[in-house]
Amino acid sequence: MVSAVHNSAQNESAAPVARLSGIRNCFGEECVHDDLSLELPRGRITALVGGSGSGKTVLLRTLSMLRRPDAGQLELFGKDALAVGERGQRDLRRRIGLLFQGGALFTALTVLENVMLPMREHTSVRGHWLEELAMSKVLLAGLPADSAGKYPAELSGGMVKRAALARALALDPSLLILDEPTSGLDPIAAAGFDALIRELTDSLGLTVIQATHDLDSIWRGSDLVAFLARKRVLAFAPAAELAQREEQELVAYFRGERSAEYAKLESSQAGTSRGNS
Ligand SMILES: Nc1ncnc2c1ncn2[C@@H]1O[C@H](COP(=O)(O)OP(=O)(O)OP(=O)(O)O)[C@@H](O)[C@H]1O
Repeated sequence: MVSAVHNSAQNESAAPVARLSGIRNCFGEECVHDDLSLELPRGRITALVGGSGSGKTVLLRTLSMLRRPDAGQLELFGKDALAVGERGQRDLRRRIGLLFQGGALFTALTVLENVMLPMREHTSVRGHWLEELAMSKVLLAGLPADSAGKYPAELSGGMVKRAALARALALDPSLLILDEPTSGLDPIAAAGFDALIRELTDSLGLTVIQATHDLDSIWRGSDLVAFLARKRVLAFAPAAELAQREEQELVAYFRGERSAEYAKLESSQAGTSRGNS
Protein backbone atom coordinates (compact mmCIF):
# COMPACT_ATOMS: atom_id res chain seq x y z
CA MET A 1 0.00 0.00 0.00
CA VAL A 2 2.76 2.39 1.00
CA SER A 3 4.68 1.59 -2.16
CA ALA A 4 1.53 2.02 -4.29
CA VAL A 5 1.10 5.52 -2.84
CA HIS A 6 4.79 6.19 -3.36
CA ASN A 7 4.59 5.01 -6.97
CA SER A 8 1.55 7.12 -7.69
CA ALA A 9 3.33 10.21 -6.27
CA GLN A 10 6.37 9.38 -8.39
CA ASN A 11 4.21 8.95 -11.50
CA GLU A 12 2.61 12.32 -10.91
CA SER A 13 5.92 14.09 -10.56
CA ALA A 14 7.21 12.55 -13.79
CA ALA A 15 4.02 13.21 -15.78
CA PRO A 16 3.28 16.51 -17.51
CA VAL A 17 1.16 18.80 -15.35
CA ALA A 18 -1.45 19.05 -18.11
CA ARG A 19 -2.04 17.07 -21.23
CA LEU A 20 -4.59 18.02 -23.88
CA SER A 21 -5.17 15.73 -26.82
CA GLY A 22 -7.55 15.77 -29.75
CA ILE A 23 -9.31 18.84 -28.35
CA ARG A 24 -12.14 20.36 -30.37
CA ASN A 25 -13.88 23.59 -29.34
CA CYS A 26 -16.71 24.90 -31.49
CA PHE A 27 -19.18 27.75 -31.27
CA GLY A 28 -22.10 26.79 -33.50
CA GLU A 29 -20.68 25.81 -36.86
CA GLU A 30 -17.36 27.51 -36.20
CA CYS A 31 -14.59 25.46 -34.63
CA VAL A 32 -11.78 27.37 -32.94
CA HIS A 33 -9.76 24.23 -32.12
CA ASP A 34 -9.72 20.94 -33.97
CA ASP A 35 -7.56 17.97 -32.94
CA LEU A 36 -5.43 20.23 -30.74
CA SER A 37 -2.78 18.62 -28.54
CA LEU A 38 -0.40 20.10 -25.97
CA GLU A 39 1.55 18.91 -22.93
CA LEU A 40 2.76 21.29 -20.25
CA PRO A 41 6.01 20.17 -18.67
CA ARG A 42 6.38 20.63 -14.92
CA GLY A 43 8.25 23.68 -13.66
CA ARG A 44 8.32 25.50 -16.99
CA ILE A 45 6.81 28.76 -18.25
CA THR A 46 4.97 28.28 -21.53
CA ALA A 47 3.91 31.29 -23.58
CA LEU A 48 0.71 30.68 -25.54
CA VAL A 49 0.84 32.82 -28.67
CA GLY A 50 -1.04 33.21 -31.94
CA GLY A 51 -3.00 35.80 -33.87
CA SER A 52 -5.99 37.57 -32.41
CA GLY A 53 -8.93 35.17 -32.40
CA SER A 54 -6.73 32.07 -32.75
CA GLY A 55 -8.28 30.69 -29.57
CA LYS A 56 -5.81 31.41 -26.76
CA THR A 57 -8.43 32.40 -24.20
CA VAL A 58 -10.71 29.50 -25.17
CA LEU A 59 -7.78 27.13 -24.71
CA LEU A 60 -6.96 28.57 -21.27
CA ARG A 61 -10.62 28.25 -20.27
CA THR A 62 -10.57 24.62 -21.39
CA LEU A 63 -7.40 23.98 -19.44
CA SER A 64 -8.87 25.53 -16.31
CA MET A 65 -12.09 23.51 -16.69
CA LEU A 66 -14.23 26.60 -17.18
CA ARG A 67 -15.20 25.22 -20.58
CA ARG A 68 -15.81 21.59 -21.45
CA PRO A 69 -14.40 20.83 -24.93
CA ASP A 70 -16.68 19.39 -27.60
CA ALA A 71 -14.23 16.52 -28.07
CA GLY A 72 -10.85 15.34 -26.85
CA GLN A 73 -9.09 14.51 -23.59
CA LEU A 74 -7.87 16.74 -20.79
CA GLU A 75 -5.54 15.30 -18.20
CA LEU A 76 -4.55 17.41 -15.19
CA PHE A 77 -1.98 16.28 -12.62
CA GLY A 78 -2.24 12.76 -14.06
CA LYS A 79 -6.04 12.61 -13.74
CA ASP A 80 -8.69 12.50 -16.45
CA ALA A 81 -10.22 15.92 -15.75
CA LEU A 82 -13.30 15.29 -17.89
CA ALA A 83 -14.21 12.07 -16.08
CA VAL A 84 -13.52 12.75 -12.41
CA GLY A 85 -16.96 14.00 -11.42
CA GLU A 86 -17.87 17.24 -9.68
CA ARG A 87 -15.89 16.70 -6.49
CA GLY A 88 -12.83 15.55 -8.42
CA GLN A 89 -13.05 18.63 -10.62
CA ARG A 90 -13.26 20.86 -7.56
CA ASP A 91 -10.11 19.25 -6.18
CA LEU A 92 -8.29 19.74 -9.48
CA ARG A 93 -9.47 23.37 -9.73
CA ARG A 94 -8.03 24.07 -6.31
CA ARG A 95 -4.60 23.27 -7.70
CA ILE A 96 -4.94 25.88 -10.46
CA GLY A 97 -4.37 29.60 -10.00
CA LEU A 98 -6.14 31.80 -12.54
CA LEU A 99 -5.44 35.31 -13.67
CA PHE A 100 -7.74 36.38 -16.45
CA GLN A 101 -7.73 39.62 -18.43
CA GLY A 102 -8.57 42.72 -16.43
CA GLY A 103 -7.59 41.13 -13.13
CA ALA A 104 -11.25 40.55 -12.22
CA LEU A 105 -10.85 41.67 -8.62
CA PHE A 106 -13.96 42.53 -6.61
CA THR A 107 -13.95 46.31 -6.60
CA ALA A 108 -15.91 46.59 -3.34
CA LEU A 109 -13.31 44.52 -1.47
CA THR A 110 -9.80 45.49 -0.41
CA VAL A 111 -6.78 43.64 -1.79
CA LEU A 112 -6.54 41.55 1.39
CA GLU A 113 -10.26 40.72 1.32
CA ASN A 114 -9.94 39.70 -2.34
CA VAL A 115 -7.12 37.31 -1.46
CA MET A 116 -8.97 35.94 1.57
CA LEU A 117 -12.07 35.13 -0.47
CA PRO A 118 -10.88 31.84 -2.07
CA MET A 119 -9.22 30.88 1.22
CA ARG A 120 -12.53 31.29 3.05
CA GLU A 121 -14.32 29.30 0.41
CA HIS A 122 -11.89 26.40 0.17
CA THR A 123 -10.10 26.12 3.52
CA SER A 124 -10.99 26.08 7.19
CA VAL A 125 -8.43 28.75 8.09
CA ARG A 126 -10.09 31.64 9.92
CA GLY A 127 -9.39 34.69 12.06
CA HIS A 128 -5.96 36.25 12.25
CA TRP A 129 -4.38 33.15 10.61
CA LEU A 130 -6.47 33.84 7.54
CA GLU A 131 -5.31 37.46 7.46
CA GLU A 132 -1.69 36.47 7.93
CA LEU A 133 -1.85 33.85 5.23
CA ALA A 134 -3.48 36.30 2.81
CA MET A 135 -0.88 38.92 3.72
CA SER A 136 1.91 36.47 2.88
CA LYS A 137 0.42 36.14 -0.65
CA VAL A 138 0.21 39.92 -1.01
CA LEU A 139 3.92 40.18 -0.17
CA LEU A 140 4.76 37.19 -2.36
CA ALA A 141 3.18 39.03 -5.30
CA GLY A 142 5.60 41.89 -4.68
CA LEU A 143 3.10 44.37 -3.26
CA PRO A 144 3.94 46.64 -0.34
CA ALA A 145 2.19 45.74 2.92
CA ASP A 146 0.16 48.96 2.93
CA SER A 147 -1.55 48.00 -0.35
CA ALA A 148 -3.42 45.22 1.46
CA GLY A 149 -6.01 47.64 2.85
CA LYS A 150 -6.53 49.46 -0.44
CA TYR A 151 -9.34 49.01 -2.96
CA PRO A 152 -8.51 48.05 -6.57
CA ALA A 153 -9.46 51.56 -7.77
CA GLU A 154 -6.70 53.00 -5.56
CA LEU A 155 -3.97 50.91 -7.25
CA SER A 156 -1.91 51.40 -10.41
CA GLY A 157 -2.42 48.98 -13.33
CA GLY A 158 0.72 47.05 -12.38
CA MET A 159 -0.40 46.76 -8.76
CA VAL A 160 -3.85 45.51 -9.80
CA LYS A 161 -2.14 42.72 -11.78
CA ARG A 162 -0.04 41.84 -8.73
CA ALA A 163 -3.12 41.87 -6.49
CA ALA A 164 -4.86 39.51 -8.93
CA LEU A 165 -1.73 37.36 -8.87
CA ALA A 166 -1.80 37.31 -5.06
CA ARG A 167 -5.36 36.02 -5.25
CA ALA A 168 -4.37 33.43 -7.88
CA LEU A 169 -1.69 32.21 -5.43
CA ALA A 170 -4.14 32.07 -2.50
CA LEU A 171 -4.56 28.29 -2.49
CA ASP A 172 -0.91 27.42 -3.26
CA PRO A 173 -1.58 26.28 -6.83
CA SER A 174 0.69 23.94 -8.78
CA LEU A 175 -0.41 25.35 -12.14
CA LEU A 176 -0.74 29.05 -12.86
CA ILE A 177 -2.82 30.09 -15.87
CA LEU A 178 -2.45 33.70 -16.95
CA ASP A 179 -4.33 35.43 -19.77
CA GLU A 180 -2.33 38.38 -21.10
CA PRO A 181 -0.96 39.33 -17.68
CA THR A 182 1.21 42.16 -18.96
CA SER A 183 -1.31 43.77 -21.33
CA GLY A 184 -1.80 47.44 -20.54
CA LEU A 185 1.43 47.67 -18.52
CA ASP A 186 4.34 49.90 -19.50
CA PRO A 187 7.52 47.98 -20.50
CA ILE A 188 9.15 48.43 -17.09
CA ALA A 189 6.13 47.20 -15.14
CA ALA A 190 5.72 44.35 -17.65
CA ALA A 191 9.37 43.31 -17.25
CA GLY A 192 8.93 43.43 -13.46
CA PHE A 193 5.89 41.19 -13.70
CA ASP A 194 7.73 38.71 -15.96
CA ALA A 195 10.63 38.63 -13.49
CA LEU A 196 8.21 37.97 -10.62
CA ILE A 197 6.59 35.06 -12.48
CA ARG A 198 10.05 33.60 -13.14
CA GLU A 199 11.01 33.96 -9.49
CA LEU A 200 7.79 32.32 -8.30
CA THR A 201 8.12 29.51 -10.84
CA ASP A 202 11.63 28.74 -9.69
CA SER A 203 11.08 29.15 -5.96
CA LEU A 204 7.65 27.51 -5.66
CA GLY A 205 8.10 24.92 -8.41
CA LEU A 206 5.08 26.26 -10.30
CA THR A 207 4.13 25.37 -13.85
CA VAL A 208 2.92 28.38 -15.80
CA ILE A 209 1.07 28.95 -19.05
CA GLN A 210 0.43 32.50 -20.16
CA ALA A 211 -1.32 33.80 -23.25
CA THR A 212 0.56 36.82 -24.48
CA HIS A 213 1.21 39.17 -27.39
CA ASP A 214 4.17 40.71 -25.58
CA LEU A 215 7.42 39.96 -27.39
CA ASP A 216 9.47 40.56 -24.24
CA SER A 217 7.42 37.97 -22.36
CA ILE A 218 7.79 35.54 -25.25
CA TRP A 219 11.55 35.95 -25.67
CA ARG A 220 12.71 36.59 -22.12
CA GLY A 221 9.87 35.47 -19.89
CA SER A 222 9.18 31.98 -21.21
CA ASP A 223 10.94 28.63 -21.57
CA LEU A 224 8.68 27.31 -24.31
CA VAL A 225 6.25 28.79 -26.78
CA ALA A 226 3.06 27.05 -27.90
CA PHE A 227 2.09 28.61 -31.21
CA LEU A 228 -1.61 28.43 -32.07
CA ALA A 229 -2.59 28.40 -35.75
CA ARG A 230 -4.75 26.29 -38.04
CA LYS A 231 -6.97 25.45 -35.03
CA ARG A 232 -4.21 23.58 -33.22
CA VAL A 233 -0.81 23.99 -31.61
CA LEU A 234 1.21 24.31 -34.78
CA ALA A 235 4.55 24.32 -32.96
CA PHE A 236 5.82 23.94 -29.39
CA ALA A 237 9.46 24.80 -28.69
CA PRO A 238 11.67 27.58 -27.28
CA ALA A 239 11.17 30.94 -29.04
CA ALA A 240 14.65 30.85 -30.61
CA GLU A 241 13.80 27.55 -32.27
CA LEU A 242 10.40 28.71 -33.52
CA ALA A 243 12.02 31.80 -35.01
CA GLN A 244 14.00 29.52 -37.35
CA ARG A 245 11.02 27.52 -38.60
CA GLU A 246 9.65 27.91 -42.09
CA GLU A 247 5.86 27.61 -41.64
CA GLN A 248 4.39 30.84 -43.00
CA GLU A 249 2.56 31.75 -39.77
CA LEU A 250 5.76 31.36 -37.76
CA VAL A 251 7.79 33.33 -40.29
CA ALA A 252 5.23 36.15 -40.18
CA TYR A 253 5.13 36.14 -36.38
CA PHE A 254 8.82 35.80 -35.60
CA ARG A 255 10.45 37.37 -38.63
CA GLY A 256 7.75 39.80 -39.79
CA GLU A 257 7.69 43.56 -39.47
CA ARG A 258 6.88 43.68 -35.75
CA SER A 259 9.75 41.30 -35.00
CA ALA A 260 12.19 43.32 -37.09
CA GLU A 261 11.21 46.45 -35.17
CA TYR A 262 11.70 44.57 -31.92
CA ALA A 263 15.14 43.32 -33.01
CA LYS A 264 16.15 46.91 -33.88
CA LEU A 265 14.97 48.16 -30.50
CA GLU A 266 16.77 45.31 -28.73
CA SER A 267 20.09 46.04 -30.43
CA SER A 268 19.81 49.79 -29.79
CA GLN A 269 19.02 49.12 -26.11
CA ALA A 270 21.93 46.69 -25.90
CA GLY A 271 24.15 49.42 -27.42
CA THR A 272 22.86 51.97 -24.90
CA SER A 273 23.35 49.69 -21.92
CA ARG A 274 26.86 48.76 -23.13
CA GLY A 275 27.54 52.49 -23.49
CA ASN A 276 26.35 53.05 -19.93
CA SER A 277 28.39 50.31 -18.39
N1 LIG B 1 -18.58 32.37 -25.81
C1 LIG B 1 -18.31 32.45 -27.11
N2 LIG B 1 -19.28 32.41 -28.04
C2 LIG B 1 -19.04 32.47 -29.35
N3 LIG B 1 -17.78 32.59 -29.86
C3 LIG B 1 -16.76 32.67 -29.00
C4 LIG B 1 -16.96 32.59 -27.57
N4 LIG B 1 -15.75 32.66 -26.97
C5 LIG B 1 -14.85 32.77 -27.96
N5 LIG B 1 -15.44 32.76 -29.16
C6 LIG B 1 -14.77 32.88 -30.45
O1 LIG B 1 -13.64 32.04 -30.45
C7 LIG B 1 -12.59 32.63 -31.18
C8 LIG B 1 -11.32 32.64 -30.33
O2 LIG B 1 -11.49 33.54 -29.24
P1 LIG B 1 -10.35 33.78 -28.15
O3 LIG B 1 -10.87 34.83 -27.24
O4 LIG B 1 -9.96 32.50 -27.57
O5 LIG B 1 -9.16 34.34 -29.06
P2 LIG B 1 -7.74 34.87 -28.59
O6 LIG B 1 -6.72 34.13 -29.36
O7 LIG B 1 -7.65 34.83 -27.10
O8 LIG B 1 -7.81 36.38 -29.10
P3 LIG B 1 -7.12 37.74 -28.55
O9 LIG B 1 -5.65 37.58 -28.78
O10 LIG B 1 -7.73 38.79 -29.40
O11 LIG B 1 -7.49 37.87 -27.08
C9 LIG B 1 -13.04 34.03 -31.57
O12 LIG B 1 -13.46 33.98 -32.92
C10 LIG B 1 -14.22 34.28 -30.66
O13 LIG B 1 -15.17 35.09 -31.27
